[in-house]
Amino acid sequence: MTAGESHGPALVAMLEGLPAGVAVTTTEISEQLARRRLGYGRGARMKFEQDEVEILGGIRHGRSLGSPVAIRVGNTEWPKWEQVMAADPVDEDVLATLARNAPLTRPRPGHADLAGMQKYGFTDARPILERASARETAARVALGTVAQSLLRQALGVEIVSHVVELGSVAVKDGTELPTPADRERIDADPLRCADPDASARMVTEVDAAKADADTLGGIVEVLAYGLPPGLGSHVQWDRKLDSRLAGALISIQAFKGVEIGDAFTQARSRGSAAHDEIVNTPDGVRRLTGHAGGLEGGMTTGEVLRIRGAMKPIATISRALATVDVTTGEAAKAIAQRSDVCAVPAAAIVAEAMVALVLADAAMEKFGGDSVDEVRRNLAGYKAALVIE
Ligand SMILES: Cc1cc2nc3c(=O)[nH]c(=O)nc-3n(C[C@H](O)[C@H](O)[C@H](O)COP(=O)(O)O)c2cc1C
Ligand SMILES: C=C(O[C@@H]1CC(C(=O)O)=C[C@@H](OP(=O)(O)O)[C@H]1O)C(=O)O
Repeated sequence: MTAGESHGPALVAMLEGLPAGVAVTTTEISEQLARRRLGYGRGARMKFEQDEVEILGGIRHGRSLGSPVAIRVGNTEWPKWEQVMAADPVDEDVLATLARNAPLTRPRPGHADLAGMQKYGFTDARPILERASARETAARVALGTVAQSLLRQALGVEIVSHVVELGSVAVKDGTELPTPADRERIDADPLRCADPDASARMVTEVDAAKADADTLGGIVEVLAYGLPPGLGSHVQWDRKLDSRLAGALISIQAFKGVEIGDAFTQARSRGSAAHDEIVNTPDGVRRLTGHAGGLEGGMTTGEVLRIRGAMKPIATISRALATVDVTTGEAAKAIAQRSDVCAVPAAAIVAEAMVALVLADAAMEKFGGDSVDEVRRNLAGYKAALVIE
């Protein structure tokens, strides 16, 4: 659960169900939030604004207590918005003098503006865009950091994300999957792309879009290493891990498509080429390939989990699109304030967080436990009792 507006005083995030004993610090959360601010093509706001993290509950001396975790992410931009976004009433005469408070009446195609204004009964887009804004993803990344800590400490699971397509540029087919050892190298890349050649072409693509006053989208991939078989279930549609992961990814602002493993290529292939053959190895039963993305029947298979999310291009475009001024009904150009040209690298960090939250939930469902040690014991007992290893 998160709350807070883009230009409000802060975002707040709450997480329930975290066992006791998970090591988490403010510094770790701040580091993950800093990763979300990176990426070539993001707007000016990423440079001048800071995320101020404060853990409000659930953690004591660097360890979780088993109680709900609450985190505040302060917006350092707040002083500029104190009156426009004040919770309490502000004198109308004062508001009328503030340029920032001028009603936004030209909804952007592709943003939440128009549908939100219709649904909630506003003729100003401000009350809609403030919450639709991906500023909210800072709160998700804060919680995702906690979920990743649980997964790492209780299950030994490591999550990696990278950008595989940006505009018309894609990483080469058959490029080896990045592993946790590649994380630093990916974070150091301007586009968080594991393929340096593709990354250089992506930089050019961003520059070209910017020069044309335009924006870009792309595709991110998230990988989870070290998962046991059997998270999620085939027995009910809403317990299938595929559906939970897809829902979590597509909930990210501007995400419009999800692919599990090689889903779209599989759909175009014959069955004999599409599926991962099963073999016995000294390490136990394994799949020869990873087309399924580590999920079968809504359950993890124990292979690497691989899922992609497609992000549409940013909706706020300097070369503004046609819209209607809702106060006059006249044709107009959409709101075109400062904006990101491309936020795909940042969105990959958000995707990591969403995958971590779903996997942590599924892991707690399967292995339960009130302390991280109990979760570890339950996992060890499950692994020791597996009828097929
Ligand atoms: C990290 C990130 C940054 C974003 N930055 C912007 C932006 O600067 N301008 C913009 O118009 N949309 C931006 N978006 C996308 C909008 O928030 C999103 O399109 C909008 O809320 C409407 O929701 P929908 O696209 O999911 O339908 C961003 C999305 C993400 C994930
Ligand atoms: C603030 C963040 O992203 C914002 C997401 C966003 C949008 O419309 O989604 C629009 C931009 O905000 P503004 O219109 O105030 O410049 C981005 O900067 C963030 O990610 O922290």
